[in-house]
Amino acid sequence: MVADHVADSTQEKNKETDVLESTRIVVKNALEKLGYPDEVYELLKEPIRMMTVRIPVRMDDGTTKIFTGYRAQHNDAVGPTKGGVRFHPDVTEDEVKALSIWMSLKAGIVDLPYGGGKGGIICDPREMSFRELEGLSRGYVRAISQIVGPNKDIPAPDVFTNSQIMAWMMDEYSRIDEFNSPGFITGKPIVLGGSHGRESATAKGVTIVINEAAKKRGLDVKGARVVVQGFGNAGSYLSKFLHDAGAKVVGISDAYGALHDPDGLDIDYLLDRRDSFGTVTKLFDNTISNKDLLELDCDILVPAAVENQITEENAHNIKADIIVEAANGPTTMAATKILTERGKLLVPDVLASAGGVTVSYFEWVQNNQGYYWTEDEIDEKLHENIIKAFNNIYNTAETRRVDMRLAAYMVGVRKMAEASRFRGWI
Ligand SMILES: NC(=O)C1=CN([C@@H]2O[C@H](COP(=O)(O)OP(=O)(O)OC[C@H]3O[C@@H](n4cnc5c(N)ncnc54)[C@H](O)[C@@H]3O)[C@@H](O)[C@H]2O)C=CC1
Ligand SMILES: O=C(O)CCC(=O)C(=O)O
Repeated sequence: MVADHVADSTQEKNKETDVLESTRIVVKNALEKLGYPDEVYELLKEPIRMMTVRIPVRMDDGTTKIFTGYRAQHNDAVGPTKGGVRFHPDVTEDEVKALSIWMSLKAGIVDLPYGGGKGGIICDPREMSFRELEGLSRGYVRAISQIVGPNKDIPAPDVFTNSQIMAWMMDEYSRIDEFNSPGFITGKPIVLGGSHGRESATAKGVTIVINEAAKKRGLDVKGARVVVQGFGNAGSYLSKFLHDAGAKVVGISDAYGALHDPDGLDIDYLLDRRDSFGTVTKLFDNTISNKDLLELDCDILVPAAVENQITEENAHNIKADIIVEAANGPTTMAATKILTERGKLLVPDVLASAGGVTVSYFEWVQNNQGYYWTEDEIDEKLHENIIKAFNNIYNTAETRRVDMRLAAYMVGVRKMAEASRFRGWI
């Protein structure tokens, strides 16, 4: 009896953190609210294409290690699929599928001519040399080369990948294609056709969203106490932008722990000391856990690391009034319900983190036209897109009396559903 109960509750736990299953539930709810028939859900609940690849890499010690990678293409009715590639030990097939669905929703929300795609490789780049990482990046591109390309599916950076990895991938694809193909991938170094503003775009988008959310709550960002989980691309730039705007960043974290100072952390010092994987807490003795970080007293909480950080276990203890999801999938469905019932303003990932793919789109457009914009031009276009998307979703949530996540899914799913219908797929 006791054993059964334990097994049941473990299953319940797994169900709560099953990102693919919970994404499907919200997609289904959104389609039902919009009045679409079941066939639309049947089409959109899975990627249209999913490739699993095995990538042999000659390691520095002379052995050959075989890595497993994935590329999911969710829906290409609107246009080519687009989305980042993640290098992380916890990558799974279902996670990559869910991430590709979220990319489709983001493209719909900021009105880009794309569907969603996503890739991942099970590996720990923190344990690999530069040479091994280059071999892995190039091997992945060779393995998926048939299904990607500037007009098919366009990768980009995500967790533990960066502009150097994009450069190797672009170079490998260009060799296969026998053509210089900057539009194959975004998030490249500027000298290889990267865009001004892409590196900080995700954080800039999150900053814009935070400002809009704060206005709705009558909160002045200047002086507001902020906690940011994750100190990589999204989290570190965000901490800097908020710090420069006069907010007090009282907590930050990385995969190994968290730092807390109620008087505000020295963000410039931490930025200077962090490594390329967003690790900084190892330099300190007086760290707290990621769990404690999320429950700190603050006005704004920004999860900017990995999935399933706010669950039904800690949602009751979150003190922040505004929670803005810079990470993909940091809050479970059960926790979303709890936070909404507690009157918190929760801005969902598919809206809050859409700045990255927006500037990736600008990068791709610049590559296609061979003419490049200034950082000010990029910033202006990004501002316009994100503010429009925020207001659209905020108003949808108010008028349809739904939480912002469901409102975002309703806004995000519509374009691909319509495009699939016009194409005669459903
Ligand atoms: N880079 C981009 O343009 C975009 C990133 N995102 C999302 O933002 C989140 C962070 O991505 P990036 O900043 O690009 O990654 P990154 O690799 O630059 O940084 C990741 C950060 O998360 C921390 N981390 C890793 N595993 C962790 C764990 N198990 N617990 C706590 N912290 C952990 C790392 O130590 C690091 O500080 C991800 O969910 C990603 O999908 C969303 C949109 C675009
Ligand atoms: O920049 C892109 O194309 C994709 C960024 C991404 O992977 C994400 O928004 O999760």
